[in-house]
Amino acid sequence: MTGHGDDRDRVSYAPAPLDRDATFYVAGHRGLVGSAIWRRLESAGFGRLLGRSSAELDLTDRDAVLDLFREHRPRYVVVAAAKVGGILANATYPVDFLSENLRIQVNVLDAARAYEVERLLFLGSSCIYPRLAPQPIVEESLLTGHLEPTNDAYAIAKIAGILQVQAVRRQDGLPWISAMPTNLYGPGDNFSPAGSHVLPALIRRYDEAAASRAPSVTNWGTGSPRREFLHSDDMADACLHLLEHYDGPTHVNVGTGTDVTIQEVAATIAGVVGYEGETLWDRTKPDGTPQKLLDVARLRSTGWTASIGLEEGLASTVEWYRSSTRTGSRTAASHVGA
Ligand SMILES: NC(=O)C1=CN([C@@H]2O[C@H](COP(=O)(O)OP(=O)(O)OC[C@H]3O[C@@H](n4cnc5c(N)ncnc54)[C@H](OP(=O)(O)O)[C@@H]3O)[C@@H](O)[C@H]2O)C=CC1
Ligand SMILES: C[C@H]1O[C@H](OP(=O)(O)OP(=O)(O)OC[C@H]2O[C@@H](n3cnc4c(=O)[nH]c(N)nc43)[C@H](O)[C@@H]2O)[C@@H](O)[C@@H](O)C1=O
Repeated sequence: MTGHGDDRDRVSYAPAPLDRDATFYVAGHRGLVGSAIWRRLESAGFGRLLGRSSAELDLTDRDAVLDLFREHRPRYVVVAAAKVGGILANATYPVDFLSENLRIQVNVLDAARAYEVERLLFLGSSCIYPRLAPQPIVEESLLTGHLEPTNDAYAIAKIAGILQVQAVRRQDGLPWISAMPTNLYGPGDNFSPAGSHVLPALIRRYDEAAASRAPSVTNWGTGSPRREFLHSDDMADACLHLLEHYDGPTHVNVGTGTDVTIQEVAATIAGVVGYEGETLWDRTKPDGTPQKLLDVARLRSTGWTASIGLEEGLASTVEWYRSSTRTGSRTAASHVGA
């Protein structure tokens, strides 16, 4: 189990495309990833999409989750609901990230099993890998070393989810799969300064500094860590692709295959928003993992590669952010530290 060389060279393909008339439940359909998946499924012709906000259905409520599956009997499910946050939120609230994510995913996966969901995709995260995993990180690195302490609680919950999907495959023979996304960004992201990931945090910080003509901005850490960034629309496309083309026990890395330093991406964002002041670094804030670059050979072997370049994706996300702050639409309302 967990992908230690079990099927690396035996990528198999699902026998048929998904039925566009089947009920498809997107857990977390209002989030960064879930909303992109929803858009992608609509454009692919799925006519019976099922979604519930956390206010309508708290996925930590086991009976309520079972009721949803009993009533709607989805044939397909993507689990894109989770408690999600950047490095500081993860480090500050580890028990919340561990407990809520375990409960959400166990409830959804148990209900999907009880009602015999035919195809299911569970979303983990690249933080499941050891802090000092060899780069680029292959799927087989899982459980080969110590986790990054700023997100170990969240990572353990995600690893449990991968295991549950693999266990269902083994015990029940259902063709469920897991994907491990790299760091994601795009429209609908969480832009709260304390709770967000680095890209939305920097977009907001540099945009506000440009507007107020601030002489300097201060980012977290040293700026030397390397990260790989994937646009949420690419992520959504990869999710549908994997559901239709991949059927194996090993989780699949989803990324671009390219990384940048935080300093480099900060300079790019400053350029996109037109900020010309100085950038300072607050070394009292954590750097986290020194590098997180996924090996995407398995994903590529199924026939998928990312198509949205970082500069292009940042420019459109900045546009979205500016229009959402003008219109007051979702920028962070339901997020940690908002
Ligand atoms: N963003 C990233 O950089 C990365 C994300 N991922 C993974 O992708 C998945 C989606 O993340 P992302 O879209 O960024 O996260 P978001 O925070 O944008 O969205 C999470 C969604 O989960 C829902 N949710 C959270 N708690 C509950 C609950 N108790 N009951 C019901 N719904 C709940 C929220 O619903 P509502 O909006 O209604 O409150 C929200 O729609 C997660 O599994 C995450 O771990 C993996 C790697 C990187
Ligand atoms: C997706 C992933 O996300 C988290 O891990 P992370 O990759 O470390 O994510 P991050 O985006 O928050 O930071 C990336 C880097 O950027 C630096 N940084 C600079 N200035 C800001 C800043 O203002 N905000 C943030 N958040 N980071 C900043 C920061 O110090 C770090 O060096 C985990 O929650 C993990 O669980 C997970 O899955």
